[in-house]
Amino acid sequence: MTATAAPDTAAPDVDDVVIDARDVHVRLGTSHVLRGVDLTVRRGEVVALLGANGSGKSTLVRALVGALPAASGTVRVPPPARMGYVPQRVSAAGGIPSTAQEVVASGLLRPGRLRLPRGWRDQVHDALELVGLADRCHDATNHLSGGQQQRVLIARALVREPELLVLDEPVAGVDQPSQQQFAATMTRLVAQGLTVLVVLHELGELAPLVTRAVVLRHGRVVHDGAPPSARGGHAAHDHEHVHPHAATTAAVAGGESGFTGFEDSTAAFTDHPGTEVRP
Ligand SMILES: Nc1ncnc2c1ncn2[C@@H]1O[C@H](COP(=O)(O)OP(=O)(O)OP(=O)(O)O)[C@@H](O)[C@H]1O
Repeated sequence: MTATAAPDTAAPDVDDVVIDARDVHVRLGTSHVLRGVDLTVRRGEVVALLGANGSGKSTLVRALVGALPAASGTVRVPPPARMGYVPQRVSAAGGIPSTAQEVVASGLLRPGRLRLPRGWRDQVHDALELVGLADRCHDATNHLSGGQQQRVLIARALVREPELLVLDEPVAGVDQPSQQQFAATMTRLVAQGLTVLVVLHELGELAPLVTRAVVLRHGRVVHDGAPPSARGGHAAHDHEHVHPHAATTAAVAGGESGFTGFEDSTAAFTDHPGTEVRP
């Protein structure tokens, strides 16, 4: 996806593409929620999916992981066994009392293979350690806080050592120290080659890790490029000034739809080489 007609001589190897979604449309009930979304995520990228409430972020990630059917378009992602998915605001404590260890172990089950693999306890311990909950492994999940339950679900997604991790607002309602710990864990995993697509309302502690931001508005991509800077300046280190394109900024920032995640840094969504902004 480029803004110019110049031939893309530096096209990456197709094997580097982890998510390739083209012209994805999703309808829910009578709503046409996604209206032709294109998204490419390459190996090692950490892509933040941003946008106002109701812009279609969760719908897009659910369509990508196969939890929702697309009405049309194509989606290419790794096989389910190579993907970890943490949905939005789901409790790790289901109807049946279960321990953190049991919930995380369920991430190792596969259709057609309902037995845990040899060495599962070590794998589960390692995954819980990544989210700082190894010492709570035998605790019932309904005795954990909401933020801790969220971390159990992240461990369940990580236990299968995915090549792609898809997270829907993983730090919503999570306290600052836990957010920092989560960001440190992500930093280690990304250094090991993990690719991440993460729905966020603000970059927060993940800001240093995010390589690209994709902004949705009314089910369409309105920005695909540099992430916003928390300081209101441009994300690129060699960029010396911010370009005042008020109209585009308002549109990209959500306009009347009220995208307010980065009011003081919306200029960072404009005028960046490689950025495509569609009306
Ligand atoms: N089951 C459904 N039937 C009809 N419309 C739905 C359904 N689920 C979601 N929608 C609508 O689809 C639109 C996109 O919802 P989605 O949850 O993808 O937005 P979002 O960007 O993730 O929002 P938020 O930031 O609030 O989580 C919303 O207008 C929502 O009302």
